[in-house]
Amino acid sequence: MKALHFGAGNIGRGFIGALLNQAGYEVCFVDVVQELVDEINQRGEYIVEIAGPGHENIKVSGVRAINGLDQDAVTKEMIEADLVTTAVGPNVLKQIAPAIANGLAERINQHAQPLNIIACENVVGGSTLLKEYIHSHLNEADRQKAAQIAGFPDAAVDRIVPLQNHEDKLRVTVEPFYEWVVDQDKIVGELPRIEGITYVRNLQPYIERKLYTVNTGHATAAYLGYHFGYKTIDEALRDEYIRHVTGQAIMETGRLLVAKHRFDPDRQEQYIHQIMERFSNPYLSDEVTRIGRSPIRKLGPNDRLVGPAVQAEQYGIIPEHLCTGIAAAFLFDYDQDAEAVKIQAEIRERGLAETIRHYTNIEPHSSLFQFISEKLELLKEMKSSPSSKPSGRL
Ligand SMILES: NC(=O)C1=CN([C@@H]2O[C@H](COP(=O)(O)OP(=O)(O)OC[C@H]3O[C@@H](n4cnc5c(N)ncnc54)[C@H](O)[C@@H]3O)[C@@H](O)[C@H]2O)C=CC1
Ligand SMILES: O=P(O)(O)OC[C@H]1O[C@](O)(CO)[C@@H](O)[C@@H]1O
Repeated sequence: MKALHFGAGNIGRGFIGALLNQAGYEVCFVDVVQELVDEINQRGEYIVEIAGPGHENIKVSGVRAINGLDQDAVTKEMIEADLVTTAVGPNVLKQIAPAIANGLAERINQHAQPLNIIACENVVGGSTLLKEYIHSHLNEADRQKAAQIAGFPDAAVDRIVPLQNHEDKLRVTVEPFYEWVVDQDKIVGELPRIEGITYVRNLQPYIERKLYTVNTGHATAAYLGYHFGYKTIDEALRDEYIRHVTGQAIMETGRLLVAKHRFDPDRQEQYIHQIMERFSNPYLSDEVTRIGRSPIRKLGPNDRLVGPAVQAEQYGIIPEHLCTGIAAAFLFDYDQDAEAVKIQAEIRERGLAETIRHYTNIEPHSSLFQFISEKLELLKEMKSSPSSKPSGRL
């Protein structure tokens, strides 16, 4: 069994590639960083280090890689693959679509073996999005054939994998926890048997639970952490104020998820506690700038902050702490992040109200907008006058 995985980065090597390898797949990575491709091909193996008290190491072996810019190589692998997965970042799906479409077109014309293509990205409906991009590169006849044999099951993936600083370029440190939930109804052909995948019939509650708890909490802590000068997430969460706002933000999303998807309230609360523990893992050093990366994407109307805040209001839940997180995202002036730079430039040129409206679709004069503006002022004041920042156990 062959798996073709796009993106040999942290999640690619540390989570999806490792699970596929353990499930007996021959894994071929696709990446555009030639040094990474060469290193994988020279060694054919790497270590996944589990960041916990036991420091367990897992060896992933028998892997190889190709460069995504080499269309012939991608096409050859696409023809032979039994499964295709991606972990390249939501914004990169559009870029990998033409190469996948070319390979798929060639495959369809050679044989009719079903193929599942699963995007493992932090976005709702990632595989569906990838399908749209891929289909836009196919002619009508191929599109019809692809509709029969290519499945695009959406997925939710959860494992914290920070930036890696090892001398060994392939070694990857990951948290012990992982969860990979896949929409069973969109699978074509036989269900891929991969230990670690949970198949569900309705993915929406799971992806929202993950994105609106893990990622909402993480983003809130990261933007507040950055604002108050912390480097890593565990440092930020040792600040009582940040811990309080983060915890309350995911209690707000928790109430939304319970009301919307009928999750059991006690289990949701346990889930929240488990996540707060995971964020504070002392064996992981995770920088707030990684977790806050790409703030334009994270401030999107359906993403982890604005998505639940808007929906919470519709369910009669006041998203006060979510608005603090949104406000903090507009203060993320990290000059190494192109999206942060763009937001800050826009605030200077068009003003805050217009910038908030542009990226979040939240209208000025709405109650959410008022909340965000108030929180923004409060955060600025707390920074210029630290004594105004609540401290001690809140
Ligand atoms: N790191 C984490 O803790 C988690 C990340 N995710 C999601 O997984 C995805 C990947 O994230 P990371 O692994 O952290 O990022 P990463 O930056 O470590 O890995 C992305 C990889 O994709 C490669 N890439 C970029 N453009 C490409 C192209 N055109 N063709 C092929 N490869 C290309 C990059 O060279 C890089 O190796 C993102 O959607 C992220 O939101 C989801 C859960 C956890
Ligand atoms: O990968 P993204 O969407 O940029 O966001 C970073 C977030 O994703 C994760 O990497 C995994 O869910 C978290 O560690 C963090 O909340």
